[in-house]
Formats: sequence, structure tokens, C-alpha cells
Amino acid sequence: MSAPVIGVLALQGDVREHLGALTAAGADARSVRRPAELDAVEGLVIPGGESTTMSKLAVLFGMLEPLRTRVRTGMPVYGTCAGMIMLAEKILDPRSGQETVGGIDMIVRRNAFGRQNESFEAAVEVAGVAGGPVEGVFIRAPWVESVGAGVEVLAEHGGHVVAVRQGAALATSFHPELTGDHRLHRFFTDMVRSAR
Ligand SMILES: NC(=O)CC[C@H](N)C(=O)O
Repeated sequence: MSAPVIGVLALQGDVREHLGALTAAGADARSVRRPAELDAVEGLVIPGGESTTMSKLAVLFGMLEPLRTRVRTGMPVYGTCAGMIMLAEKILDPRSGQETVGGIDMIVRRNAFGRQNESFEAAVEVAGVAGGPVEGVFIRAPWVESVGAGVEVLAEHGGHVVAVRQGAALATSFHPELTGDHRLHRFFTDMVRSAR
């Protein structure tokens, strides 16, 4: 069977690291910046970066509505950090005009871990990912404040939800693309394969 074609939304953020991790996980990875490129992928990663900027660029590039449509109609999608924020139905204290794609019935708090703790690493046990905890790299990371009934909580750190899944949509507060451990990218690649 052919490798799943998985895009990385390449408007802003750490695109190259995700392309590398997806390739290592067995996907045919491509960057996606335009609607026609989105049409050509089976699944999409929304990377970390800065969610306000990403939101503005999504509007500017005419990508917001195509993204909403693909996610609503079941395309597998994985958001890390700023990408998690993009998948939230609601953000606490959004910057004015900050739009999201939505897809996961959750409320997300931006920069939630606070100034004292802007960046840190922690071992995180993720439900469904075998082989022990993953190294979670948190960089001005959001956490999930609350979830709706259809959302599965996959991981917590310090009493806060940091990984969730709803159907074909996956999100983590942290950045597995920065660690060389490709288990989460394999997990997502398997989600894309089983959506075929
Ligand atoms: N590493 C990240 O993606 C940080 C996310 C950023 N704090 C935001 O609000 O968009």
C-alpha cells in the first residue's frame, strides 16, 4: 500500500521539523500553503509557531475556509502547540481577530504554563502510544481548559490536559517533532492510514 500523503501547514512555524518526523514515520510528507495543495493531501499537521500570526496568514492565503471544510468532513489533522490552538473551538483571551479552524470540542488557554515556566521538558505518558512516556517539549505552551463529551483525554501534565483526540483530530500542547522520537508522528500516520 502506498505511503499516506500528509501535509504540514506551511504558513508559519516549525514546518521542516514536522516534515522530517513524518518522513521518518513512513509518510509521504509535503508542505501545504495553498488550497490546491490541501486538496492533494490525506491528512494534515498544523505545526507550532504563533497562533495569532498563523490565523492571520490563513485568512490572507485563503486557507481558513478550505481548512475548516476539510476538517469538518473528516480529514485527519494533528495540531501541536499553536496547532492545538488552531484546532480549538474556543480560545480563552484570544487576540482580536484571531480565528481558529476548530475540529476539537475544547477550550484552550494560550501561554498557559506562564512566564516562570515558558519552556520546559517533561516525560508525558500518552494513552495509545506504547513504549513508555514521550519527552514533551513545551514552549509557551497552551493547555486544554475543558473538553466536550466527545473528546478523549490522552495525556495530562501537572493536572492539566496536554493531549486530546476527537475522532480524526489529534492535538498536543508539546512538540514531538523536536525530539527525534517519532512515535506520535507514527500514531498520526496510522490514523491517516485507517481513515482510508
Ligand atoms: N510553541 C508554540 O507553538 C507556542 C504557541 C504560542 N504561545 C501561541 O499562542 O500561538
